[in-house]
This record gives sequence, C-alpha cells and structure tokens, in this order.
Amino acid sequence: MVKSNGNLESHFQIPKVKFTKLFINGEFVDSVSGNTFETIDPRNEEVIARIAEGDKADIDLAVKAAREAFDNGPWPRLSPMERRNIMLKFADLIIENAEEIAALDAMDAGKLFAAGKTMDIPSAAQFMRYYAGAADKIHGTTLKMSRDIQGYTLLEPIGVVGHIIPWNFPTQMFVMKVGPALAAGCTMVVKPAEQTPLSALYYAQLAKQAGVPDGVINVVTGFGSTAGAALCSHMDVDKISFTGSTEVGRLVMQAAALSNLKPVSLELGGKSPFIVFDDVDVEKVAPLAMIGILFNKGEVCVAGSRLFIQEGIYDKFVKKLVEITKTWVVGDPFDPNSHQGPQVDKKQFERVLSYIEHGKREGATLLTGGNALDRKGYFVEPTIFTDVEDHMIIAKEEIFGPVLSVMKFKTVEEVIKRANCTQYGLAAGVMTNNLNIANTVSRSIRAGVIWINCYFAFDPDCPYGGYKSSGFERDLGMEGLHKYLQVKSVATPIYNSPWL
Ligand SMILES: NC(=O)c1ccc[n+]([C@@H]2O[C@H](COP(=O)([O-])OP(=O)(O)OC[C@H]3O[C@@H](n4cnc5c(N)ncnc54)[C@H](O)[C@@H]3O)[C@@H](O)[C@H]2O)c1
Repeated sequence: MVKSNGNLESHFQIPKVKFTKLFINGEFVDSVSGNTFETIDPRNEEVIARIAEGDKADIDLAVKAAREAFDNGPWPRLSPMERRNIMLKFADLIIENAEEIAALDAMDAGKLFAAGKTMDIPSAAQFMRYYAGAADKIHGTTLKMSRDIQGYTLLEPIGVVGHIIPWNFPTQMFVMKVGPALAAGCTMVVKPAEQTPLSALYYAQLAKQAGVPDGVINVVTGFGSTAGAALCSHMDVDKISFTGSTEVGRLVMQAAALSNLKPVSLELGGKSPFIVFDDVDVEKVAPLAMIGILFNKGEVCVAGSRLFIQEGIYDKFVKKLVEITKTWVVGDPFDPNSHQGPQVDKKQFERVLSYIEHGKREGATLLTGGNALDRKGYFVEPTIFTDVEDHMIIAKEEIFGPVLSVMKFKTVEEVIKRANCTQYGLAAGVMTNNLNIANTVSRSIRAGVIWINCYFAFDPDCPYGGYKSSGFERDLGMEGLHKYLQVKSVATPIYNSPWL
C-alpha cells in the first residue's frame, strides 16, 4: 500500500459550498426549528458547511408541497414528451456541472474526484436520459375480457414518493431514484444521508433550472431517526423508496405499514461472494477481485467481500492479491494518483477498524493491511484476511470497508452452499471459462445480480436489487420505473350494457 501525499489544491479548485438549506417548493429555506448540523470532510476531519437540520415539521411542509404539486400541479399533467424534454435538459445540466458535483461528493463522501467526474456523474446523466426516454413509452395493455366487454389498463403515477438514500453513492442514488419517479409523473421528497447532503441540494437547483416545476422535487436534509422516520410514517406519502442498511430497512417497512400502509421498496445490504474457479487466468482475475472489494473504499453494497478461491490456484491467487495491495495508493481523493480515499465518516472508520479487530480475535490470518493511516482523516489500509471460516463475523456481517475475507473451496457444490449461507442475497461474481459451471452457479446462487467473468457491470437497463435480507423490488431498468406506477383496469361493454 502506498500513501499519497498529493496536494489537492494543485489539482483542483475546491468549490465554495453554496447550498446548505432545505429545498422545498422550489426554494431554499431554513429549517422550521432553525437547527443546523455539520457536514465533515473525511479527508481532514474539518467542517465543510453547516446544513439545515430538517425534522418532522419540515417533512410536513415538503410533503404538502409535493402533494399539491401532484394533485393540482402541472407535472403529472404534462404530456410525456414534455416531461421527457425537461429530463433531458436535466441530464445535460448534470454533465455541464460534472466537475462541481464530483468535487462536492469528494469532499462530502471521500469519493475519488476523478472517478466521480468520469464515471459517477456521467452514469447519473445516463440514468436520467434512460428514464427520459422511457417517459413517453409508459403504456398499459388492452384486455381480452368475456361477455362483450372491452378492457384496458392505464399506468398512472403512484403519487407522492419519499426517497431515502445512503451516503456511498450520493449522486447516482439521487438520480436512480428521482429519474424514474419523474418519468412516471410522480412528485417527491428526497431525504439524503446526513453524511452527504451536498450533492442532493445541488441537484435540486439543477432540476429547477431544467424546468422541473416547483414542488415536484423537494429535498429535506437531516437525520434518519427524525426526518427519515417522519417521511416513512407520513399519511400523505404514497410510496417509500429506500436504499440503506437492512436494519433501518426493517424500521422503514414497519413505519410504512403502521401509517397508511404505503408500499415500500428496499435496496439493502450485502455480503457478496466473488467465486474463482481453477481454470481462470490469475493475472487477469486477481486485479478484478481486488477492485471487487476496494472500489469506492469498500463502501459498496455489492462489494465482493467474500472471496472464494478454488484450491488448485489458491496460493498463486493470494500471492497476486498481496502484490496488488503493494501498489494500491490510499490518499486524498482529489489526488489523481489515489486509488482509494477515506471512509465516509468517523463512525464508519471506527466500524471498519473494529471488524478488523474481530477478524484477528476470531483467528483469521491478517495477510496485509489492518491499520488506519497515520494521518488526519479516515483512511484505512486495504486489508486481506485468509483462513476465514464461514461462521466468523467478518464472513457474515457487512463491513462496508476495504476488508476482504478469503476462503478456499474444493467443489462446485461446496461453494454454492457456502456462498448461499448468508442472510444477504444482493450480488455474486463467478469467474470461470467453463460454461456449465457458470450456468450452474449463477442459477444456484440466491442473489439479485450475478456477474459472470465481470464485476460491477452496471447499466441503466439492468435491474438491480436483492433477494433475502438484501431487500425487494428493483432500481434501474424498466422494473425501476414500474414501482412508481399504479395499474388501473378500465372495463366497458362494447355494445349495450347488460348491467343497465
Ligand atoms: N442495495 C443497494 O442498492 C444499496 C446501495 C447502497 C447502499 N446500500 C446499503 O446501505 C448501507 C449503508 O448506508 P447507510 O449507512 O447510509 O445506511 P442507513 O440505513 O444507516 O441509512 C440510509 C438512509 O436511511 C436514513 N435513516 C436512518 N434511520 C432511519 C429511520 N429510522 N427511518 C427512515 N430513514 C432512516 C438515513 O438518514 C439515510 O438517509 C449498507 O448496508 C449498504 O449495503 C444498499
């Protein structure tokens, strides 16, 4: 592992944070209570800005604005083509402002600036364009009904949506949720994670600039137990779309059920297996396995955090992993030489380090890493444990950091069983040149996404979500749009009505 000492000011001019207030009904406003909270830069533990702390009273105002915009405003009543055009303009503005948005996420979340500018932000714009293209292709079906009745279905917007998003991909999560809901004709309140509120506020004003009418997108920054909980239990919210931890997902579902029984979609945690068979080229697959765990400093719900290696190539593969970590640069996310920035905040940093201690105590072998960097900020070394057993905490719980558990296996049947022995079912990677094995494993793993000889292959057209405690319903793809639509069936006699 290499430490980067890049001087970020020489690479990029840090933007001044302009948006620190709630965005309700097309305007930036203070919270009702006047309270604020700090958002901290994980590179240096300094305060970036004070952000308005929304709570129940602010959620009430935001939902009222969204309700009015849905019940009486133009957005659901625009022609689909008009909605599409505004969304395309929104996507253009995202690209035009890519550098500033990437900088906000680098400061707020510790994400690599270069990756944000060239990957996260362009892919967010791509999501928005995908759903803009879908906006004028939403249609129901004609029904073949008996007794001379003609019928058809209408797909109508579900209404006011509450989006609750996590901190690991603030930009993509915002667009992944807001894009399809806009295409469907919904209005919404977004509650970004308290760790990363900046880009959501920035997006809100871009949407307004693009022509999204007031009240359609409202952003209430604040904490989960107050603002988030108030959104989930609000009687005037018609749907909650949540991405976050399994633990909070349970609370969200409970609050939704105990209020107006609103439907929820849950995109939750993971502990994904990355399975490598003997027949692969170690030189090619080992780097992919490392990206599978280290990308975005391991703060990825689909991180390949359990690496299963077949016994024939085990030693060679592990040696290669260690070699890779030696060239891996942990440092300032604005430094173009950095491969990995800091964990998002102090809590997450301490959580990752405490899992490393668990691994040591449980008897796994710490092969490399295991420490925080000796500098200010929340930097953790890429860490590899071998001799990990399935029952160990580091093999079972989601760490959400750069910590890899490596395990050896013999047979296809064995690895399928072990890969499935987790409460999660979000994603899995299968690396082999044997088509039969690839097919058998991908059909046997209980997870929502399987990558064969690739990893993190995301596309707007590819639905994404979990089995088991990783949640239900899907983001992205047309499935990601349909969850914001209701189906209405209409029937009428073709000739004289026998009912009248
Ligand atoms: N499946 C996916 O697509 C996906 C994607 C990214 C992250 N995640 C998961 O997210 C987790 C990390 O994110 P996190 O730490 O921000 O998760 P979290 O569950 O702590 O918080 C997520 C969001 O929920 C809010 N929240 C917290 N308590 C709430 C409550 N009682 N009611 C309503 N909202 C509440 C938070 O303020 C935040 O906005 C990991 O488990 C990760 O796997 C899943």
